[in-house]
Parts: sequence; structure tokens; C-alpha cells
Amino acid sequence: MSHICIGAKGSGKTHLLNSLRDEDSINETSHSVSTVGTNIYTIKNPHVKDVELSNKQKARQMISVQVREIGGTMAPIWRRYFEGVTHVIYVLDTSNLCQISGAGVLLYTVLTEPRLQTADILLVLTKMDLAYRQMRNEALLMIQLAKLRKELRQRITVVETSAVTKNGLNDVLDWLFLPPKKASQVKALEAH
Ligand SMILES: Nc1nc2c(ncn2[C@@H]2O[C@H](COP(=O)(O)OP(=O)(O)OP(=O)(O)O)[C@@H](O)[C@H]2O)c(=O)[nH]1
Ligand SMILES: [Mg+2]
Repeated sequence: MSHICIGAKGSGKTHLLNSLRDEDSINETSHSVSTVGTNIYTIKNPHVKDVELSNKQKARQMISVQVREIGGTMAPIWRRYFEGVTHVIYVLDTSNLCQISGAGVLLYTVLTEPRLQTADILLVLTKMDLAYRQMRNEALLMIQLAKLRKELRQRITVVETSAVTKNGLNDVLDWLFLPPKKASQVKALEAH
């Protein structure tokens, strides 16, 4: 499978993917059980309005994408799932101070994997709705992202999200479905 979602145990992968699949399925009272093994989520492209497209157009546009979540407890064997991967969503829990640095080391080991050298990476800073979260800059400093960017060749996009408030979910969808240039154009248009 070309798209995978990884990150430490309890970082928020299942919540995020459920929210992307159906945003009404998650609220502040929702709890997910830890993923043992993998889960596959089909996420629809919100930019495609089914009724407006001919079959030919539909064939050209990506209507949905399948993302495989690999549970955090599976970290020692994540590598088994790297064959053919072109997109990696790496979830980092900004509310877990004890976990952040370790998650940064884990990210580094993932990005040095030879099969992922040309993959696009989305670093998702999750649980941004929580008052005791680390702010974006602090979290990035803790995982030493600036240093990682110098050493590694993958393009790393950073987004901040909350599966509860839904903030930032559109940025994840843009990354999944729009080529990088187009995504920035959409943002520029929205800013006007
Ligand atoms: N407030 C808040 N809580 C969240 C958010 N995302 C996840 N959580 C909480 O974190 C718990 C763990 O999230 P999961 O999505 O199960 O974590 P996971 O990364 O799938 O964990 P594993 O499957 O064990 O690898 C959830 O049960 C929620 O209680 C979020 O955006 N905001
Ligand atoms: Mg899970």
C-alpha cells in the first residue's frame, strides 16, 4: 500500500484517520482502543464532487485514497510495511512531553530507511486542542526537525491538527489529494 500512517502508541493515528474518514465520528468523549496490527481507512477526496465529473475525469482524479495505520506497538516491525510506500503520515502527540523526543528518534530511523528516500512525509502535530500541549515550535525543537531536514532528503510538511475540534484536517486532506504547488495556491486563494 502506498500510504501509511505511523507514530508512537496513543499518539492519535486512529482518531485522526477516523476523523478524516467521517468527521462526525469523533468528539471530545471519543476513545479509541490501541491498534494491534494494522487498520485500513478509505478517505474520500473532498475536492471531487461526484456529480460534476464525467467518468473520464473521475479516472484522472483521485477519488479516494487508502491509508494503512500501523499500531505504535508494532514500531519494531513497521519496516515490514515500507515496500511501495510513497506517502508517510507521521503522527506526533504534542500533549505527551515524555514521548516527544523518543518519537523524534523514531522518525529519524524511519526516514533513513532506503525504501522511503523518495517518499513524501507529513508530520502531523496532534491533540492541539489540549491546553497542556507543546506549541508547534517547541515540539519541532524537541524532535530537532531543523537538523533532520538538513540531513535527510525527503520533503517534510508539518501540519497541526485536532481530531476533536477538526482544526487542521483540511491541511491533511490537501496534502493527500493536491499536488504541493496546488495546495499552496489554494491556501493563497483562501487567504484573499
Ligand atoms: N483531546 C484530544 N485527544 C485525542 C486526539 N487524538 C487522540 N486523542 C486521544 O488519544 C487516545 C489515543 O488515540 P489513538 O488515535 O487511539 O492513538 P493511536 O496513535 O491510534 O494509538 P495506537 O493504535 O496504540 O498506536 C484517544 O483514545 C483519545 O482519547 C485529539 O486530537 N485531541
Ligand atoms: Mg490506533
